[in-house]
Amino acid sequence: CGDHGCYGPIDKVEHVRHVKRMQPGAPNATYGPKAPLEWGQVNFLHTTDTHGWLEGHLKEQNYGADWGDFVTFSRRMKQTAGNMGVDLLLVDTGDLHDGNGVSDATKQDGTKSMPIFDEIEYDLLTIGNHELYVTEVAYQMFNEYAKKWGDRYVTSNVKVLNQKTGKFEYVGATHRYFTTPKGLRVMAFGVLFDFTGNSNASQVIKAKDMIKESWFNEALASKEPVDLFILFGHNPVRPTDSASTFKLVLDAIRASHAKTPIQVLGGHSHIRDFAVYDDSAVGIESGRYCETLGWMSVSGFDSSNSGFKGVKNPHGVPNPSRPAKEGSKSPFVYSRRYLDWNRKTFLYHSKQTEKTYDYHSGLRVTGDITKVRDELKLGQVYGCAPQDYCIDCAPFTDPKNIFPGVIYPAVSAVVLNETRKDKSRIILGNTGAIRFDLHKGPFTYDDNFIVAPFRDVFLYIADVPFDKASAVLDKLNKGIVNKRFVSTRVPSDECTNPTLGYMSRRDVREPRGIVRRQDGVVPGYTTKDDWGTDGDDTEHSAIPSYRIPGYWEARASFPKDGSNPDKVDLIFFDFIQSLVLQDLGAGYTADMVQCYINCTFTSQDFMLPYAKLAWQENVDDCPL
Ligand SMILES: Nc1ccn([C@@H]2O[C@H](COP(=O)(O)O)[C@@H](O)[C@H]2O)c(=O)n1
Ligand SMILES: [Zn+2]
Ligand SMILES: [Zn+2]
Repeated sequence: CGDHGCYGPIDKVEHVRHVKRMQPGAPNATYGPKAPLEWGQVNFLHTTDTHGWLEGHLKEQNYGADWGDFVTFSRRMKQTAGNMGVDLLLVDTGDLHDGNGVSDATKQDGTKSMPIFDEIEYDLLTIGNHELYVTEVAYQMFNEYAKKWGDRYVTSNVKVLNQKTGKFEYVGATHRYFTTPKGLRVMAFGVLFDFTGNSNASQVIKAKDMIKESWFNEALASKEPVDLFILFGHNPVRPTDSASTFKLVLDAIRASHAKTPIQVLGGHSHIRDFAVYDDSAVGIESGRYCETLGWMSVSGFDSSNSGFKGVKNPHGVPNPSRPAKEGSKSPFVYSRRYLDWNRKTFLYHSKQTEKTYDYHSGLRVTGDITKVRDELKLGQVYGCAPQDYCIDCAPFTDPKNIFPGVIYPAVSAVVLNETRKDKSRIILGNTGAIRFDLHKGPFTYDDNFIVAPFRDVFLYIADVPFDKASAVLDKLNKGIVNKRFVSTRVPSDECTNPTLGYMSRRDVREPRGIVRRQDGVVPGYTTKDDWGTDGDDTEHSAIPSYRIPGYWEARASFPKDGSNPDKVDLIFFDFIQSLVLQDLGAGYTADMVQCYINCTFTSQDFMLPYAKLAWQENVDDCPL
């Protein structure tokens, strides 16, 4: 099998065409930011869970900026901060690949995307769980990425095996103590949630153990003054999210620093969120997939509580004015905003026009992305999808939902071992393996990775009694699953609304049906966080969102008369092997498991053949 799976090399694709990037600012684009940003003494731009979406969203104008546009924006904003006499810190909280062809279409994830990602002058970065699933990727982070960033790469609780010494070593720095250009003395910790799905090339130290480490306690007891703690990490900011360990670490900091401000920046749960912990500790989470750029600003520093030497209230712009909590006695005031990732947003907040905006550095990065896309042939069209299919905007059984609409027919048709084609089969998968909606129109090589980015091998157990095999899905979806894969797609209980059903994490705390509609408002994020509903920089109407289960099942080659077979081949991703064996129960062991088609046929390999099989109508003239 080649880079493009087991269905023939790319030059056998009959309908090859590049999808053109949609131009931002098209006539229907009446939406845009609602007001200038509030600039404080220290300000933050925050990215998280970018998952390789450096090209931006080619099919969604509202998130259409690419990484080059962001390079320009980040540089312009740093200059603005400098001109105003305040600080701006750029922070990333991990999950850099698994989600897009730019990061995943190379033999090893990230080979082409990481150099593009590096073009931002980040002040602080940290590791995500997606950097630790695959051993080679973990080594890449340790040997190359962390080295490039030096002490800005902070991994307070993650170690990787140093192949030269045979010892586990921190990937980056355990913590970073630094002074900002305007004199703020900052202590930063970068904490990954208690992730357990890592390969054996890494070790994730649980937060409860990390806070007992001597380096951590020495950092907190240090005689060096600290004006601001930054607690950042691939870790949800919502304290009620069972995956989040921030509160534990925050409490440990508070034990010795009762009043010092703590700025939290998080990720992993793919939502926009803002959490208030106490009078001078707040946290922002900035979504996923280059849809959101997070903004925070903080003021309240003076000579009595800091070394800040900049401008107290930057002129000509609004300043933050909101205490973390009503009635707070803390001097610190804040603002938070979730920016939509498009050029209109970037132009507006940098006070530029289409003609004046671009920097050479940004244009060069845009050029690099185009080159990578061309080299990887990401624009090649394999089919013409007849309609939109989404992960959770329609009920799980609706034909508009991607599972019944695409995934079941695709795996039923394509995931087939010719030598066992007469056997009935049940195919099981985790819904978290399907990462994004599929849009009507050209289905490209890139879309293959956007929908199914993982290299999870299709395994099987032969001839499982139907009664046993058919009971597994229900067991996977019952109770225990939520604990096995904390914070994947299962919303927490607080998101349950008895009349409206469950919310997904896209708009996790906004009940469906409550839509703030205005003229010119387009569907998108309608975020509700600890401060209410005014955090979105661009107003949107809500997108419906339904609860989906943790696992799905497709069936193929069942008896035509509608009866059930005595036995089936039970097929599943290697990612869920241990759970499937557990749910099959006694008598089922790992030595009964084999590769189904072959040991390189993975979840990256079924969508392209399906597009070639099912979506050839209008393929030569497929409208975007
Ligand atoms: N090989 C893999 C790895 C991960 N997944 C799915 O991704 C989820 C985690 O993604 P985040 O961006 O939220 O960190 C994980 O829970 C799985 O659902 C997978 O399917 N295969
Ligand atoms: Zn993620
Ligand atoms: Zn993650």
